[in-house]
Amino acid sequence: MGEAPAFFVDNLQNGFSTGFGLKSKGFETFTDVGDKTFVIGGANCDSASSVGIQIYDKSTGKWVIPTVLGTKPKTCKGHSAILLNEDRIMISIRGSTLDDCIWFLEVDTEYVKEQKKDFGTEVVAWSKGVTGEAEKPVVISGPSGVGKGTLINMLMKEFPSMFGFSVSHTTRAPRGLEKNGVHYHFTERNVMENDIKHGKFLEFASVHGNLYGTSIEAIEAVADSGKRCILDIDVQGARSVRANYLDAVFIFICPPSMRELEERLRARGTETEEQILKRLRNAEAEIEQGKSSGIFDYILYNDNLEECYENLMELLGLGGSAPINQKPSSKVIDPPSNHSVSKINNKMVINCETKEVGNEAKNLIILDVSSLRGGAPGRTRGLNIHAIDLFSDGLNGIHELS
Ligand SMILES: Nc1ncnc2c1ncn2[C@@H]1O[C@H](COP(=O)(O)OP(=O)(O)OP(=O)(O)O)[C@@H](O)[C@H]1O
Ligand SMILES: Nc1nc2c(ncn2[C@@H]2O[C@H](COP(=O)(O)O)[C@@H](O)[C@H]2O)c(=O)[nH]1
Repeated sequence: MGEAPAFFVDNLQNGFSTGFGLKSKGFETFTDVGDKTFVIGGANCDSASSVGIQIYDKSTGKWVIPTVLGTKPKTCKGHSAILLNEDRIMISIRGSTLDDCIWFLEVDTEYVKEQKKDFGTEVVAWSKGVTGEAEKPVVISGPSGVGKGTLINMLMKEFPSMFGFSVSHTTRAPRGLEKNGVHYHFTERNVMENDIKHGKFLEFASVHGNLYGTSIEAIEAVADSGKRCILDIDVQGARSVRANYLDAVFIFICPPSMRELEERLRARGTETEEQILKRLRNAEAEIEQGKSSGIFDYILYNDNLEECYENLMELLGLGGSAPINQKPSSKVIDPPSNHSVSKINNKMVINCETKEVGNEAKNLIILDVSSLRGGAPGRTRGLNIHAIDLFSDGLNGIHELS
C-alpha cells in the first residue's frame, strides 16, 4: 500500500506563511506524530541554512523548543521529510552526496524516551544514515592493565580499514607518547562537564579519579568512515552505553589473576605507586561487576596474549578471511527543488523529476528501510539505496548506489 508523502517542500518562498504563525525562511517541513507537529528547518534556525527543530503540541496549543541531541546536518538548501515507524522522521537533504543525503530525526525511539526522562524536556535526536555493511560497534571493558589497549592495537594494525577507534575525552594528563586527538581528547574538567550538560556525550564516568567520556561525535566519526567502531571504556561506561541503547557487542577482558594484573601495571610503568594501588583496588570491583552484571555478551581471559587475540578475532567474525568493508560512497544524489518522498511498504521513494527541453526525465531513488540498524546515539547503518532512471519512453535503468 502506498502512503501519501508527509509533505512536499522546497517550493516554498521566503516569507511564506506557514499557517502556524511562523515566518518561514522557505526550508520548513511539517510532520505530524500523534498530537505533535515537528517543524524541521526554517524560522528557528541558527542560520538560514542550518536545520532547527520546533514542536507544535496540538493538545496544549503551545510551541516547544526541544533539546536536540546528536550532530545535525550541516547545511540544508532544502529537504523533504516523512514519518517512518511513528518514532523517527526520515529526512532527505537536497544536493548532497550519498554519504550525507539521508538523515533520521528520532522523536520517540527508546533512546529518545530515556533522554526525555533525564532532561525533563522534549528531546529529539539526529542520526545520519550510512551505507555499507559496517557492523555493530564493539565495546571493550576490563580493569586497568588487563591488556585492552594492547588487543585493540593488534586488531587495528591487522585490520586498518575495518576498525576505527572511538577517541574518548579525559581530564587526565597525557602519558609520554600519547597524542591529543589520537589516544584521547585531553580536556579541562569544566569544558567537559559543560559538554556533558548539553548532551554531547554518549556516556561518561569518573574513573580512577579522572573524568572519561565518549562523545557522540567520536562514534559518529568512525561510522562515517565506514569502519566498525571500537570503544575502550570502563565498566560504568559500558553500563551507560547499554542503557543508552547503543546496539553494540560488549566484551569484558579478564586478567588470569590479580597478581598478574599488578605485574602488568607495574611493568607498564606509566602510573605512580599511588595510582597503581588505586587502579588495583578498583579492579576487584570491576572484575566482580564484569562477570556478574549481565552487561557483557562475552568474557575473554587475557592470559596468553596471542590466544586471547585469536579468541577476540573469532568472536568478531574474523576467524577465516576477513570481510572487506565497503567504503562510503561519494556519489552525489541531488534531489531537485520539487522532489518529494513517499513510503511504499518498506521502501522510501524519492521522486526527482527534471524537465529539460525535449527531454523529460524522472529519476527515482529507492531506499529500502527494512535493513536499517542502529540509530541515535550514533549513525543509522544498513542504508540500501538504488536509483532508477525513467525517461518519457519508459524504464531506462537501475543503478545500485550502495
Ligand atoms: N597477555 C598478556 N601477557 C603479558 N602482558 C600483557 C598481556 N596483555 C597485555 N600485556 C601488557 O600489560 C600492560 C597493560 O596493557 P594495556 O596497556 O593494553 O592495558 P589496558 O587494559 O589498556 O590498561 P588501561 O585500562 O590502563 O589503559 C602492557 O604493558 C602490555 O604490554
Ligand atoms: N567510561 C569511560 N571509560 C573510559 C573511557 N576512555 C577510557 N576509559 C577507561 O578508563 C580507564 C583508564 O584509562 P587510562 O587510559 O587512563 O589507563 C580504562 O579502564 C579505560 O577503559 C571513556 O570514554 N569512558
